Amino acid sequence: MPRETWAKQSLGATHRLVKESRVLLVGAGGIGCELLKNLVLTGFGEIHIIDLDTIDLSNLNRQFLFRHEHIKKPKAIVAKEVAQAFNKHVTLVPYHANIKDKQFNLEWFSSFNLVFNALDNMDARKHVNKMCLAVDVPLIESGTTGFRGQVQVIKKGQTACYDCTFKSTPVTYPVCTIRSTPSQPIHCIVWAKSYLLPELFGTAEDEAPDLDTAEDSENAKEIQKLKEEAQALKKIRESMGSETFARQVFDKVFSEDIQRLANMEDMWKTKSPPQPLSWDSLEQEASSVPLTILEQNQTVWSRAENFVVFKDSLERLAKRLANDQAEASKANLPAPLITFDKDDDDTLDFVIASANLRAIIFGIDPKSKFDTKQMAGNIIPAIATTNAMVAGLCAMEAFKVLRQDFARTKYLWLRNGSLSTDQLEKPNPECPVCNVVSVIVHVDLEKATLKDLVHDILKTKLGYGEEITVMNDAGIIYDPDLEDNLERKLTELGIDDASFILVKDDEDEPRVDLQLAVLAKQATEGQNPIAIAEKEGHTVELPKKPKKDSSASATDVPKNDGAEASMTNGINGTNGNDVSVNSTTKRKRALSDAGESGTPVAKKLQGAVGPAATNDAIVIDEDDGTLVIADD
Ligand SMILES: Nc1ncnc2c1ncn2[C@@H]1O[C@H](COP(=O)(O)OP(=O)(O)OP(=O)(O)O)[C@@H](O)[C@H]1O
Ligand SMILES: [Zn+2]
Repeated sequence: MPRETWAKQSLGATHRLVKESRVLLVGAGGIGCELLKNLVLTGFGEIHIIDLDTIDLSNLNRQFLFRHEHIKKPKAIVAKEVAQAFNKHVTLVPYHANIKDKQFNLEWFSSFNLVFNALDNMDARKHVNKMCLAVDVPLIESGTTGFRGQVQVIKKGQTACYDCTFKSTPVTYPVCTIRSTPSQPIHCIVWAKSYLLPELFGTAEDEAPDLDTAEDSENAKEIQKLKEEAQALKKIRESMGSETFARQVFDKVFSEDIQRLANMEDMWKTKSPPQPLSWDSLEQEASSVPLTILEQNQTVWSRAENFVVFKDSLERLAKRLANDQAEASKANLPAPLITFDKDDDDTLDFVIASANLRAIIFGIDPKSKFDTKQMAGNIIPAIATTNAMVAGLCAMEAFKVLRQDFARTKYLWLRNGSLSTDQLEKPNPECPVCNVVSVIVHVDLEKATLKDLVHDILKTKLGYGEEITVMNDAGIIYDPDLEDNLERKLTELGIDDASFILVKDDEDEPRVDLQLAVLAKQATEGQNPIAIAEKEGHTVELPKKPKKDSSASATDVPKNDGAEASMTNGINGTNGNDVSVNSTTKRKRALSDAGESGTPVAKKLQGAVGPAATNDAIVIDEDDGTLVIADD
């Protein structure tokens, strides 16, 4: 029996919508591969897949479309080839590219019925969110972190968008904590990874991203001292390859620098000072430690074992750098560097051993290889089954979206092994991205000037007064005191196809903000170089901003606005801590609510699922005789 028969039976009338749909999948990684498989097997008519990356060995444990022979090949292309074999009736269009590339403009986005985000970073997520809102294409946003996952449907004007809730930025550590007063294993790991390794084998510390070296730091003097220390380390780097190299590094960072710190008595009034290590005594202690210790992943190495790994990994890295440099100079290429990679054993071993020796010095618990790898790579392990469940939920939500049944779309999250659902939030009235009037403007980029925009479109056509501010991503390009730009072409001001321009009304009773989404289009002879792309029968309406209502109740605040919101490739942020779930505001929707959107009320299928029929996840029977799984 052809596969389509099952899909038809399960989906009933929705199957036709699925078959005729044109959808975009952004990201072909952990969730993306699973989701592509689901979409292809269900028979989504045309699926465009975009991913900028190539396949890595570390992807193979969970991105099941990829095999060993695909390593280094573009994810999108391989995903297409492999998934096509599941169902030859669907059209798959791959792009090995960045979703932010200009070619993926508003017109292109507007050609889809639905977009799926299966991304791992906030920047790309925000971009897709904005593009989908601008062309009013529904977006299904998803993410996982370890055993946790979320799915959120975003529909302009009806639900909260990705930017309606606060997203925390990645954790950084003050440089003095890392370099002088560590108190947790992560501080030692960041020191080894972002300071010691780059100082010896990579780029300068100022470029290390985990360190906060902001000028206004309170400890400017201490930072100056640390800079001098770094200079001394640079000198030692020059003796790389010599027999004494390892000892010089060791003596410097585990003995002399520590002694200097320990002598600063003020620092150690409330805690024990660090204890320097001695090379000679550790050499003695380590005389019988075999190198097979490297295979011990889960146990925490002793200080002698860490010493052995420190020396061995330092030697490996030094040899490697020397070889790479010799090759590069033969080929007249710039001198190569070694950077941390969790999957590169040389760098990982060096970071583990160095971090642990430092932890011992400061009386902090050392960590096993397994734990250090997780922490150093900022990795919360990606779990294949979580990705698979989230991808399944995305497909379930997609059916409702294609039916335009937004009232029944859900906010779904997996946590502690259970699936919970909630109604989607309404758009946040304070959201800078979706609480705007969004209008597409056709712009002839060869001709259009800022004056065409300000005078012809904003003032003449849309009736703005003098007090307006016009901005793009780079900042303000026009206000009443900044008229110099008026004669300049928009392209000279950084405006291009798919750029966004924000117009703020600064009059006493201002209108809501206006967002112009640029769609490049050549103007014909005699036509204005900028024109509003009005839908037939629609004119742009710019209501006044509502006056702030101080009596707004707590229930008006969207959920997930807490600073704790964060996920690695999750939808709430980037730093892999906790998923923000405001469980007190969640309401589990009862099955009896299911028909409230006007769709036929489902009947339970007698005896179909045994005891589960009394619970929430059940099989129900729709009026047209087809079976659907209810996720209510
Ligand atoms: N701007 C972008 N344009 C296109 N694809 C993107 C963009 N940003 C991220 N991606 C893709 O989104 C996917 C996210 O997948 P996932 O979270 O599984 O990450 P991964 O890189 O495959 O795995 P890991 O980071 O755990 O090694 C990746 O394949 C990544 O290349
Ligand atoms: Zn919003």
